[in-house]
Amino acid sequence: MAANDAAFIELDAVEKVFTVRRRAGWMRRERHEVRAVDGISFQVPRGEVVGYIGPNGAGKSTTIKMLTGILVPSGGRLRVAGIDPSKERTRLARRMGVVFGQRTTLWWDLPLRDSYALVRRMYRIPDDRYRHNLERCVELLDLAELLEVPVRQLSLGQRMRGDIAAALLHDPDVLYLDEPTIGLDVISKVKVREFLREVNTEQNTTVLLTTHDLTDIEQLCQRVMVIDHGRVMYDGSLAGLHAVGESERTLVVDLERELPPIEGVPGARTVRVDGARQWLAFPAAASAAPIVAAVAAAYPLVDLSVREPDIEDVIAKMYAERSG
Ligand SMILES: Nc1ncnc2c1ncn2[C@@H]1O[C@H](COP(=O)(O)OP(=O)(O)OP(=O)(O)O)[C@@H](O)[C@H]1O
Repeated sequence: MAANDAAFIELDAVEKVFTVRRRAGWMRRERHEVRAVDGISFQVPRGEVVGYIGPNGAGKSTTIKMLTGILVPSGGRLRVAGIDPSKERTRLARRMGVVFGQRTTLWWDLPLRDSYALVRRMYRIPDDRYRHNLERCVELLDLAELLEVPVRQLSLGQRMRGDIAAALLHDPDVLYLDEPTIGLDVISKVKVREFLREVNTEQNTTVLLTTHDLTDIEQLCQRVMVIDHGRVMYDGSLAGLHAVGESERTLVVDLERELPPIEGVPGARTVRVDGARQWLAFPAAASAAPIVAAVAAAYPLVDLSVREPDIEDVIAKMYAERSG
């Protein structure tokens, strides 16, 4: 590993304070400070895929904006590949790809193919690299039918796949993804995740992603960081986060008819009943099989499904655990 590969992304006590003016009475406005990022330190080695999660307003996007050089930190030290992003934004741009789920970086009126040609010129991507990368993106992200379609006519899922391809055409060393699967259908989500996994494995691309979808984290991230109020609340594996938060999965069962709450299932408890549908919670780390078997043996089942905990649940439990 080269010297800065172990700390490819490096934050040391990084802060970002916004000054906002708030109304205080009829005429007066008071200056007020928002500490969006309040002393964050971490290092990400090259090639790692990190989930950067937390509630709304936690400071995730602000961190990503500082990493890309859009925002200048108010304090602390920040480096990506040894570069200070706000000082050498153009140099760093060649090495990074950015995808903001809610916003496109593509040209609204142009077909995807023309947008990509512009990206190629902007980054001066050599012919053979460009052709190879475009072919690969088209194949893995299923873009063949979409290349001639103006971006404005694409669905959200199609546009997102188009955006991800645009961010990767110049072989970036690091990729920032802000909610890359938000609003996508199941098939698009699967495609996007498979593609990102492949890019990471083949090219050792470092990835930092924010998401509200736990499956993104489960399937992509070796490491999770939970951010709240501009601080790091947790930094470790997803399994560790589940353990801290004692998170639970839910078995949703549809019975043949309305019945009293299901009882006597070892390791599970009924948390909700609505007509013939009942919800049983059990530890996320446990297997659903014995619970399903116990319910099926004693109750007239029509249908069932297992729901994964969502990130908000896991984080809420983590807090409850810590303050309890
Ligand atoms: N340009 C700005 N001016 C003033 N306050 C800001 C600005 N940008 C962000 N903030 C504030 O900083 C805090 C962190 O915002 P940020 O967008 O980083 O959160 P987030 O974790 O990305 O949230 P979300 O999940 O909702 O996207 C919030 O309180 C937000 O209102």
